Amino acid sequence: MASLNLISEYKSFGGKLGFYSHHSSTCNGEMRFAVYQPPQATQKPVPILYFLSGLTCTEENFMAKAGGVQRFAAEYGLILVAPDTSPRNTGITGEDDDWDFGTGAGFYVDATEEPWRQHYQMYSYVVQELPALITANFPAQPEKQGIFGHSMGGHGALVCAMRNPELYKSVSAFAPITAPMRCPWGQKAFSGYLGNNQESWRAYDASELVKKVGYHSPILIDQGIADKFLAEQLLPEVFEQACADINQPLNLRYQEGYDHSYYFIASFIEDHIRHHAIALLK
Ligand SMILES: N[C@@H](CCC(=O)N[C@@H](CS)C(=O)NCC(=O)O)C(=O)O
Repeated sequence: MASLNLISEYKSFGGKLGFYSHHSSTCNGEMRFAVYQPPQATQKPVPILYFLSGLTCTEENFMAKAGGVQRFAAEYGLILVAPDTSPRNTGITGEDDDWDFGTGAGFYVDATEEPWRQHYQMYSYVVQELPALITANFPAQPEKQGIFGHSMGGHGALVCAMRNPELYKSVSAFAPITAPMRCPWGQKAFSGYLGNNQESWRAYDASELVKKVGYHSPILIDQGIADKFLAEQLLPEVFEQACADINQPLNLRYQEGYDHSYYFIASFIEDHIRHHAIALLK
């Protein structure tokens, strides 16, 4: 397995926050991620909680802007892992042209279309390569993983968890894109990465997936009512209906006055960490 390159490291709430780069065989180039190791990890292996960020983000946004999330990871004894949102500097023509496609917008899918498929394999990266790296390099309990995310990353978390219920004991999301096949962001990304055959899109659409496979545990979602992307892009009501159709337990909380920003995430991060800790520390 390729070695990790430590870019920077900070002590935080008694634990350690590190930023890393490595050669990814899945994405065929350099990838970056951040890892917070709680103080407990110096004594014993601990559970792992993955956070997938939204459009335009890097591996840093969550660690810097989620309201001191390290405090709660330290309290419960969880490793936090935040990958970047796409490959970068791949040399693909046009990769930096749009903020909602290409760089910073990998959508957590395995691209099948040229020219993206050589590098944009974010689904396999998040589900397979990254967890293998974390287990090999950090005091982690690989059988205890949870996953959550924001917006595009909320979509990614729901999809990764529902497609791999044995790998993820818990899932939650902030303002997720819940029905990407029906919204402009999702349609643009899926046609670019997956092509025009919409049958191949279903495996990456939370509202389609949940009807097919469900999930073994209650799903927690927080959604701000003042989020400017709510009505056109996020469509939580579609996911809510799909969950209701199959009796999937869903705790969808509409939060009055909150927008799409990290100030919203920071306001409810403690509840999400607790949601995962309950499942992971059993
Ligand atoms: N660039 C977009 C907004 C992109 C956006 O809101 N990104 C969210 C995720 S979907 C985010 O977390 N941005 C980074 C940040 O706030 O730190 C716009 O102009 O409307």
